[in-house]
Amino acid sequence: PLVTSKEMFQKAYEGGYAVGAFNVNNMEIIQGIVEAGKEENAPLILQVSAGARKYAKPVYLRKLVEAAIEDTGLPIVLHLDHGENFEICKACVDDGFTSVMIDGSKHPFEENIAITKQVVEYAHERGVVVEAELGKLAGIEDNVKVTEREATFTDPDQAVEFVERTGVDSLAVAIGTSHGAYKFKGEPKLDFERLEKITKMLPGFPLVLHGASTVLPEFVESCNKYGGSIPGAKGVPEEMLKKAAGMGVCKINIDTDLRLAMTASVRKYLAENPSEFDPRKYLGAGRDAIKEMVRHKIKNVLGCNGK
Ligand SMILES: O=C(COP(=O)(O)O)N(O)CCCOP(=O)(O)O
Ligand SMILES: [Zn+2]
Repeated sequence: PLVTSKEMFQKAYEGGYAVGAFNVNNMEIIQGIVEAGKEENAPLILQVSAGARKYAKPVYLRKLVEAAIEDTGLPIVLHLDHGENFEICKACVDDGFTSVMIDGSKHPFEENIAITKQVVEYAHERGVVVEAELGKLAGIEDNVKVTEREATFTDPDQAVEFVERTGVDSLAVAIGTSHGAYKFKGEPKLDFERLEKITKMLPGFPLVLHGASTVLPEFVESCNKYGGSIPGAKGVPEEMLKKAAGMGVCKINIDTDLRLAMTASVRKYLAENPSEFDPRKYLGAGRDAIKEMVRHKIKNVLGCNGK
């Protein structure tokens, strides 16, 4: 069935594990993720960004997720990722989403609170949960001065006030991650002291980690071996993610690792089968790669298998 993440996060917090939030853009990606969830008997959050809605059209994604639920009977959260404004959050709530993110992190503190409250009000009235963001994910320019990075990371005191004043159900925190495949120029580093402070000041409150892909080297190498060019890609080591999962992070966002797995597999298939031109063959290979990647994440990073 379609469920909210409320109980999922409570169980994850108590169990010291995290639930995977996987971005979906087409049928094969959804099928790969859901097959993995079925095999590992794991809770799943399928998340749709604004870009995904533009690419696939909302109705296709909604129907594909409904099909996944009908096909597997799994409890699945359908979540809006990075909702820019009240309107898109409202549209998704009205569209049957069970969770929405309002990302007001680019606004000043008070404006972020105001827009988040507006979404919380609308969503809670309809039994939908809300994720917000406080603090900005590190930009790609890693050599930003420490003070600037400090200024963009989530302030623990502000986090307490933010949660109290908005009634939001979970909070995406900025502790050094960033979206995409180029997260660090130097050594990967997350601000665990800051995370610990936030968790201590908000005991039991679910935190969310964006930009949490590992950018596994073997997939970058495979992409590059078969015609890709993704130099210097670096992500968050899986050990750090496991540590964060034990420190109040209940939702870990993964998109780039799925993209790399699918791309490496499709490139490899096409390179090794030059005479093949049936999309079911190379998209099928991509789907299998998505499934294996999600199984790997569930068992070796999130720890939500069998939960
Ligand atoms: O946190 C993440 C993914 O982090 P990752 O890049 O480390 O996988 N996300 O919210 C995914 C953002 C995807 O947006 P778009 O569809 O516009 O490209
Ligand atoms: Zn994100």
